Amino acid sequence: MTVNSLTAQALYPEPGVAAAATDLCKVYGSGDTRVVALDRVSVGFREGEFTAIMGPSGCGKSTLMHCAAGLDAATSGSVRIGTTELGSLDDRRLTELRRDRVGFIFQAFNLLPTLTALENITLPMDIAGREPDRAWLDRIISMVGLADRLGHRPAQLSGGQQQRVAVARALASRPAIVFGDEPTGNLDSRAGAEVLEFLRGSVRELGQTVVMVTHDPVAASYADRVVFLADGRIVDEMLRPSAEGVLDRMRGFEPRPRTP
Ligand SMILES: Nc1ncnc2c1ncn2[C@@H]1O[C@H](COP(=O)(O)OP(=O)(O)OP(=O)(O)O)[C@@H](O)[C@H]1O
Repeated sequence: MTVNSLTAQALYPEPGVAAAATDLCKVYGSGDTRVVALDRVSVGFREGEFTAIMGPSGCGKSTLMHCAAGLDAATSGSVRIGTTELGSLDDRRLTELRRDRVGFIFQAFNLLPTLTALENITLPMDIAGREPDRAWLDRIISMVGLADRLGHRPAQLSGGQQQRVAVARALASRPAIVFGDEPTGNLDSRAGAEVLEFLRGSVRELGQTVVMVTHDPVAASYADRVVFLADGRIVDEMLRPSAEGVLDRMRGFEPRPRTP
């Protein structure tokens, strides 16, 4: 699929698209300090697909993810999650949508140290006053491979195990889409591979939709598709990526000064 058909898909959303951004612009500051972080970005994320977002430092990856996840407001353009247009929501409804329909995984695992692994996994649902779906939770826990560690606190787990707990927490409420901001950035390659296997398994076996920002071509190679950003624009995409192919494409990005 080309960048153009991706754009068309975002403009004319079809069923089966978990989230889409259309003509998204994000401008920070004004005058001399004005930065166009996103410049008319249109992109769709299909249900049951694992997408990696890559590009040089400062190209707008985190900004795109934060706007697409409803964590930050765009300057113009629109974002929808499922059939819900985020711009139509007041703050309370936006908070509810993020809580109920979006999962987040951050570079720092952000687990609560006083809670066990299981309590951390179910915490968002406990706060929301929702009963976890036991069968779903059991599937996630068996996939995450931590059944014998559920009573452990984060300090008693390795970094990779902690991040797997954080991924299980993101998946537990059966969100429409899971966003990861460099989820393996703090892990060595072996622990990172375990987390990526689990993420990919959640897509293959559970039909989860995952979007991940990463700098690492090996991490990107676990995705079904890589979207490349440069200077706030989508410049390319790659399906069924290999680490070597992604690395080659990344080498093609020459650092250029940003024009306001
Ligand atoms: N709060 C902000 N205020 C002003 N400029 C910002 C702000 N946040 C980001 N920017 C600028 O917007 C541009 C895009 O930033 P963003 O963090 O989205 O890039 P990135 O691709 O995620 O970078 P990295 O890979 O280094 O994390 C950069 O030029 C950055 O300096």
